Amino acid sequence: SNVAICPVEPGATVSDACASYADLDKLNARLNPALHDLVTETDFFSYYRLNLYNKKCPFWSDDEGLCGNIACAVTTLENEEDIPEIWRAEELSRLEGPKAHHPGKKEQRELERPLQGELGENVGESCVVEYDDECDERDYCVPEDESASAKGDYVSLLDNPERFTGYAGEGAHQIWEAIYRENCFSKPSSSEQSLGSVAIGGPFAGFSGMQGQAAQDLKSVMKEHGRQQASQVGKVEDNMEFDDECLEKRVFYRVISGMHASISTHLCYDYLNQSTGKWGPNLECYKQRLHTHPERISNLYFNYALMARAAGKLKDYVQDYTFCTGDPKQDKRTKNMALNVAKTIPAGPEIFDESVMFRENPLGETGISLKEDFRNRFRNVSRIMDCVGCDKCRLWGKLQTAGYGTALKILFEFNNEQPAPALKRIELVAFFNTLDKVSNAIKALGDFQRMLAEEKGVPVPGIVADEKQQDVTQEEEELDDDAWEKPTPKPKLTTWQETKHEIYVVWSVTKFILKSWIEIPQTIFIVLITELCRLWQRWLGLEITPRSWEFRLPTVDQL
Ligand SMILES: Cc1cc2nc3c(=O)[nH]c(=O)nc-3n(C[C@H](O)[C@H](O)[C@H](O)COP(=O)(O)OP(=O)(O)OC[C@H]3O[C@@H](n4cnc5c(N)ncnc54)[C@H](O)[C@@H]3O)c2cc1C
Repeated sequence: SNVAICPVEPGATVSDACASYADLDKLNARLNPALHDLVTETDFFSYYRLNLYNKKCPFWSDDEGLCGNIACAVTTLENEEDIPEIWRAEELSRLEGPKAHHPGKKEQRELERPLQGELGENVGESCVVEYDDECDERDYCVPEDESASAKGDYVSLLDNPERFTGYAGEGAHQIWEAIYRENCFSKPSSSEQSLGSVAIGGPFAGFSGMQGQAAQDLKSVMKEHGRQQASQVGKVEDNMEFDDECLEKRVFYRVISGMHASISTHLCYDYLNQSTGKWGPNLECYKQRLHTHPERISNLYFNYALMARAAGKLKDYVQDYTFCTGDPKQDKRTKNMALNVAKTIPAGPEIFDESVMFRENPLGETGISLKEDFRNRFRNVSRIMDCVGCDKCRLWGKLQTAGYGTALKILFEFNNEQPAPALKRIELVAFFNTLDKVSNAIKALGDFQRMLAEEKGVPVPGIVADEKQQDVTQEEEELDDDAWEKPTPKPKLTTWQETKHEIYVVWSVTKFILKSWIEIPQTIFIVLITELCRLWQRWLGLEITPRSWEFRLPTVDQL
């Protein structure tokens, strides 16, 4: 029954990465709380700047009527008028919280508070505003427009969590399709048909030659995709062979698919039932979008390995980075939190080995041109995000594309041969928030698997990251390089060791019993209050709060 609950084999190594699912779960149990603190408790990491409204969707022109309506609009349900306004897709997709316009260079220099308190009085603006924001040659991101008016707005990431928005249908599908199409790396081609009827314009015009070549490759990608679909039936992804495809193309596809899986996980986990107005995990959504597609889960873990490896490489960089120019106290706090994240991850290639990418491959493509191709495709994905017709989705879509772009920059440009390129604030914010998203998605998968096990009445499977999270002791949480331990086989115990262990168990049981006796009055009080509340709710005809207590025997581990 575990096979049915675990879509992937926990002990299997995530293909193209170096660690197993269980290893990554174990790492995530330590990393998730550190990341959570970093992205929720610092001004630096909780505001993002993006050009939300001024950017034109370069992919479909307005004249074709696509961006103006179907492709870019938030799709609404057919009976949307029956739904209270606050639960409608359009409302859910709207950005919330304060917004501040990016100040011009003059204001940045002259004003002590360049955003003039627009984000709130307590926000350390020197942690939020950045001066130079253009991308350099080595970037995987899209340089913003030169004009000051196009510099975008600062928005709060905490006020706009990534969750269900109702954005769906033809528009959303077209975007995903276009993004996956970027997976077509150059190869001679004859068929452009498969690129469909979408007109490529704007920045994509220069790509038409490439697209022509790419069309041929699309076929093989589709074939690959078909193979993956076929293998979903009863076969876990790690047994898949990726025979005729080069590693870089595969990595590109996996990054995109992993990002898609992460978005799907978040929207299923923080789902709105539009008829009751209740938010919460939607198990059916998980089953349909993730559980039955083990390769998507594998791609999510792959992204986690890739992002975590990049974060591990950032340790020295973060050590020397100034986060808040005008607030030394917050600067120090932010730095310590970022270091906590970087230090939790092994510094070497134990999880992901990027050095095997961008070498000359059997098809004769050189590492340099592949790298260039890779970078261009990433920039295009970032541009496609401008066509996403739901503000919140666009915010997180753009942020995560930039986050993966930054991870690739770190992986391939941070080496000992040349000085590390400077990372802009926006890149660091995108990077750590993206890592946080993937980390939360992995945690949520554990919860979903637990829910599934409960639904089926079977034991909770070992892959559940959350369970391991409870096992992390204070001592283990001390963050250092050695924190990463590969599972080792259990040594055989001598008679004396076994006796000692038995004594330890007896002692733990005795302590547990005594503690339980002492706690009895408090327990009875809590149970009584809870039950009285429930009774009261029942009497008033209100919705009854689920029980927060239960009778259960402890496991040896809990003693
Ligand atoms: C950039 C972006 C951000 C979004 N953010 C949000 C959000 O924050 N909240 C929200 O509620 N909705 C969001 N959406 C919409 C959401 O992703 C879905 O498009 C929508 O929920 C409809 O889902 P679907 O089941 O029709 O399939 P979709 O998720 O739209 O997928 C389309 C097709 O892609 C394939 N596919 C699906 N997942 C994968 C995968 N992991 N790897 C490979 N192939 C896959 C399948 O064949 C599927 O039919 C976003 C969409 C985009 C494009």
